[in-house]
Amino acid sequence: MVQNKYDTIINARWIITVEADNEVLENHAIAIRDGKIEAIVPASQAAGLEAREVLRLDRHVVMPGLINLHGHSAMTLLRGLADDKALMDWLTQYIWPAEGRHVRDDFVFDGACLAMAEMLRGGTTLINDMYFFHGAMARAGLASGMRTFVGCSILEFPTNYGANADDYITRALDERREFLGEERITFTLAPHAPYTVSDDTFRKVVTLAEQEDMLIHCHIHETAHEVETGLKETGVRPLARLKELGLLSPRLIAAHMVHLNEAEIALAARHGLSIAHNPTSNMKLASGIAPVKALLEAGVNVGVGTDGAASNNKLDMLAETRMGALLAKVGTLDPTAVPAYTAIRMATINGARALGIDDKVGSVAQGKMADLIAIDLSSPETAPAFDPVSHVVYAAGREQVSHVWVQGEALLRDRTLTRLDEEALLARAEDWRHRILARGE
Ligand SMILES: CSC[C@H]1O[C@@H](n2cnc3c(O)ncnc32)[C@H](O)[C@@H]1O
Ligand SMILES: [Zn+2]
Repeated sequence: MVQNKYDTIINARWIITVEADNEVLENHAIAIRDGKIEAIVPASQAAGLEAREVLRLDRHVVMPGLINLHGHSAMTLLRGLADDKALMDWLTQYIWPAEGRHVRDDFVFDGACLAMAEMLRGGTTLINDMYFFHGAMARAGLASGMRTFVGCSILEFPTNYGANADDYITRALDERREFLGEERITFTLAPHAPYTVSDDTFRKVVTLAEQEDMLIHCHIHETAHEVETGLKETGVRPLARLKELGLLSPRLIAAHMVHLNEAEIALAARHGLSIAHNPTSNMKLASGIAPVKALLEAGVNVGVGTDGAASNNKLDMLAETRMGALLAKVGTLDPTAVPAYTAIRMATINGARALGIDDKVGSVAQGKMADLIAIDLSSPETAPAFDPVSHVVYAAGREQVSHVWVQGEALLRDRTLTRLDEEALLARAEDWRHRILARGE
């Protein structure tokens, strides 16, 4: 019967649903139609269902796509150019000058496509980004098929993209208009950080976010230096200043939040903001260890991000999830600080909640979008497979991600990208290497 015909049926050895009670289903099938999960049934019942494509993933775990809650995709083209620095030295002496020399429309499109190839190959289905040249970023999202949250940077100082804060805001709204009907593209407002954005601009951002129903994405309390200088210059710590300016709300995704006292953790919980935890970037820039255990215990929604490839230097959400679990343990000397299933929740449903789309993605449930990944656990690195949750967090590598679907569409099939042309991307990256070397790093 036509009605019973699904687009895809995925038979999986295990499904980590990220629904209630740390659920793992064994030998079940997911039936997908029109981009949505229509049914999840025991494999024995799936035998009678018809579909255009039936996949038998007998050695695989299927789970929700990983949600990268904080990144700067185009920075792949600056990967490895400034390592082993602290944040402010890294930004002011190396990255901002390099961005001034190289960042244009084509840089952002090529860098973002490269990032998306890397992220898709590692099981990431959604990127919550912030950078410049938003049209290029959105076009990269459309080309790759990834769900893309395009964060429109706002700073007080001029860059190649904007002249001043008002100019960044105007350009953001103009560029957004063209993509308003695109289901996989969402624009957000991204005031860079408390140390680069004025009170006036923060107030404008809050008003605009409410008017246009947009999320706000901002680097906050990333380093001790930021908190100390903020306190010296304004008389209060940056988070208190942002509270006074009306920024703290469920609309806010605060990236980093490494340096927080108990009162600030309670404040974050009270105002319902979300945090993007970037453990590798925080380690590499020697920023510190975010108090993830305390934040989760206080009820704060914490997701996981990679940050950019110039400070990580990988866009590997499986590695980031593992790092999030490990760093929380060593930071508290408590092995239960972030257990494996909690780490998976952080990298999936918590990211979706931060973005206000947990009714659509972030778990494997009937009626949700089929944003899914499959990880092959049959290789020596993950044998024997007693517990897929343990292996996803502590043992599997991104090279074991075999399939990635966004809205039921396979974007990675048997490790081959379906939309992005890997060879062409590598050729463009090589072009950029030459150009960057010629212009000066
Ligand atoms: C407003 S986003 C673009 C801006 O942010 C810079 N950036 C990248 N990583 C970080 C970070 O960890 N903290 C602060 N700023 C960062 C990026 O280079 C762009 O200039
Ligand atoms: Zn960042």
